[in-house]
Amino acid sequence: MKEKSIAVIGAGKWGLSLHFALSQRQKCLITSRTKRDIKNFVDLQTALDCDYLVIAIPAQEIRSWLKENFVFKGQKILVASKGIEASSGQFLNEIYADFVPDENIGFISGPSFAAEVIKGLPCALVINSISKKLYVEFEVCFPDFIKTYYSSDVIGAEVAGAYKNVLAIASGICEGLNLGKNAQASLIARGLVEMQRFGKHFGADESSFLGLSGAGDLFLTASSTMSRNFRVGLGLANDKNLDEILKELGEVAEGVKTSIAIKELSKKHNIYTPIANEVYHIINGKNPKDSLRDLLKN
Ligand SMILES: NC(=O)C1=CN([C@@H]2O[C@H](COP(=O)(O)OP(=O)(O)OC[C@H]3O[C@@H](n4cnc5c(N)ncnc54)[C@H](O)[C@@H]3O)[C@@H](O)[C@H]2O)C=CC1
Ligand SMILES: O=C(CO)COP(=O)(O)O
Repeated sequence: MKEKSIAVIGAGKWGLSLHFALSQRQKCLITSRTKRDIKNFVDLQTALDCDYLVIAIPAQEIRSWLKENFVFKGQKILVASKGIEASSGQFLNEIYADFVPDENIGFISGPSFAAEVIKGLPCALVINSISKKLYVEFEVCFPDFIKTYYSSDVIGAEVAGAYKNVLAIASGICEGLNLGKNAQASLIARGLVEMQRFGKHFGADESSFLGLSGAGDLFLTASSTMSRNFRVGLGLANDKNLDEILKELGEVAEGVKTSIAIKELSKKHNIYTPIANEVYHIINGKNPKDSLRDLLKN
């Protein structure tokens, strides 16, 4: 029987870390837009011919990447991105649905800073898919230092993974303004309730928000300067201009664009999302101190 082949698409921080992790148990290929000096680096076509693909490119780029590059040949896919498309308000599973059957796709969620995964430090992740079979097939590809769980709640994982990035920006702002630990804990706790309410509207299982995908990833990202989104918040609180912050960061901070998507979706569906809305307004020039006043008042 032919040995199964696996490739990571995207060699940013997360793609490189997943490539490291997945290379522990089997040969794992990797590809990216520009040629890189990485072991088992291949061209895109060779990667696309693999049986299993792990796609780690920014959420806002996925639709155009799929249109330009992807041909479905029966591959099983794990999506590693966390975000909601700003231009359409579509969740990533809705975008992928035009290219890949639902039973061939899963979404990775949970607390997982790339910088720790690439050192082989232990972590626990969730693979979310309507197909338990897909989970079982990917589970064996992960190394011993990563514990994987299965969930069928794709939308819950997607909302949690995307929303926590916006809340991490809020938490970074809170830290940057020196509002104290009480304020930060209140913000994170109310943020968790807010993202659960948002997710429930779109059919998510409320319990997903209390596990690794929700509370786990939110607590991680909203409490550490290791998070790019948190650092965006710190910059905003220090009156830095967004373009300057993102240029300095040099990596994707998905919460910036996802805040646009959440604002539009919550308006359209009449969902109460006060913290995400204030993040959107601060990104668009509102004084964070005015946002604080409005959050305390309303
Ligand atoms: N870094 C982390 O700790 C984690 C990141 N993620 C998610 O993974 C996704 C990727 O994040 P990172 O790798 O950390 O970002 P990054 O900024 O380090 O790298 C992004 C990569 O995507 C590539 N890329 C950008 N536009 C592209 C396009 N149009 N076509 C092909 N490739 C393109 C870039 O060349 C770059 O290699 C994000 O959605 C992020 O939220 C999820 C969990 C952990
Ligand atoms: O999703 C992450 C950890 O689980 C990474 O968060 P940042 O993109 O904010 O660095």
